[in-house]
Amino acid sequence: MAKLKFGEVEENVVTREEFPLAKAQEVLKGETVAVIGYGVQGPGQSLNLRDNGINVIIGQRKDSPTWEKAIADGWVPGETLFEIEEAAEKATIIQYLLSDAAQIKVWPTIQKHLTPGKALYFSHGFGITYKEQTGIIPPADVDVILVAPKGSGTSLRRMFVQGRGLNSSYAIFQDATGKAKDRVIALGIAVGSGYLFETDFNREVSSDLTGERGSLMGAIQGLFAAQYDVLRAHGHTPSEAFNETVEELTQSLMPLVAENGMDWMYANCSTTAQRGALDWWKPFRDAIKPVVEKLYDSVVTGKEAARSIDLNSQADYRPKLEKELEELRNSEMWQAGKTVRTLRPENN
Ligand SMILES: NC(=O)C1=CN([C@@H]2O[C@H](COP(=O)(O)OP(=O)(O)OC[C@H]3O[C@@H](n4cnc5c(N)ncnc54)[C@H](O)[C@@H]3O)[C@@H](O)[C@H]2O)C=CC1
Ligand SMILES: CC(=O)[C@](C)(O)C(=O)O
Ligand SMILES: [Mg+2]
Ligand SMILES: [Mg+2]
Repeated sequence: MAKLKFGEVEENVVTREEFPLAKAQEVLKGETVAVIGYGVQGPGQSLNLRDNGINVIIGQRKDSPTWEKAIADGWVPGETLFEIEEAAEKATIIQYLLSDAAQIKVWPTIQKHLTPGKALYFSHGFGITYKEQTGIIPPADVDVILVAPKGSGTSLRRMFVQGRGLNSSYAIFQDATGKAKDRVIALGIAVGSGYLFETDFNREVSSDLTGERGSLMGAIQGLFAAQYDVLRAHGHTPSEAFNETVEELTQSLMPLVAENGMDWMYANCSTTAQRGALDWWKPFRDAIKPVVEKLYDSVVTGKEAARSIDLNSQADYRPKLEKELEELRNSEMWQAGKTVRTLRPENN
């Protein structure tokens, strides 16, 4: 385990250099890994495991569109693709990658097959942390572990195919066999993580729910919408408002931030822009911080979990989510974005 300094704070990280794939294959040699669910993380993790030479099977509902997707990806019914219960029975390691709400419904089926010595793997601290709401309480004689890729399962797969790796956090909730640490790190490497950083289930879920509601997904759309609306209200055209709010950020400036940090991006802009950005980032921080505090409170008190469980366990949650996504897609800002994307030379 490498100790690395993040600012002044020292943390444990596991890299592929110190825990190479060959070691992961050795640890997982006798195991049957069942990936339960074939939504977003399921395909990413299972295809990477398969390409990395791990013995992996899929458990998925037969009457679902993703059963067909699994077949299209080369999983074979009766050989590597099974109904959820059959896969859970065959598994020595159960990777529970149903949606967090669906995990509650299917739990009795999984629980039945958690015989001593097996491992139960999550990619989110949700089910275990909010156990009063989820009822997910594993027996004491199984390992309970977590690898949470810090990004979409789609990116996990794409980056793996490109020879890159998405970073993931890992945690151990229960080590019943004495093998939990080897198992979790081996799985983390084998699902395609670039490196692994240590956490626990509680901290994983509270940071994750904050991040996705905040700067990663919720706050970013809120910031875009606020600025786009102000520019439009003052007579700017949709193309101008979209370019100055979104397109320039994703195409030109964020790649620079990703490459070498915010100061590097600033340094590659005009002194005029630097002056303004340095003056304005703090007022934005101060305005937004109370909202982030409110969000964090809503996460740690379990309100966000309750809302996800309530709304995402309704029979018609998919069409309802689709309707909300459609509203976003049909907003003027994202319709402008659609046209702007067609103008990128690489899309012609
Ligand atoms: N989407 C992502 O990229 C990320 C997800 N995670 C976590 O990974 C886990 C899996 O998430 P996703 O891949 O997004 O899941 P998802 O929402 O795509 O659903 C996965 C599967 O659940 C199945 N399913 C839904 N309701 C069901 C039911 N009642 N009975 C049986 N199967 C049902 C669906 O058929 C689908 O194959 C969650 O814990 C999530 O928080 C973590 C990091 C990123
Ligand atoms: C992609 C990811 O890590 C998220 C945003 O937390 C999620 O999909 O839950
Ligand atoms: Mg996340
Ligand atoms: Mg998340």
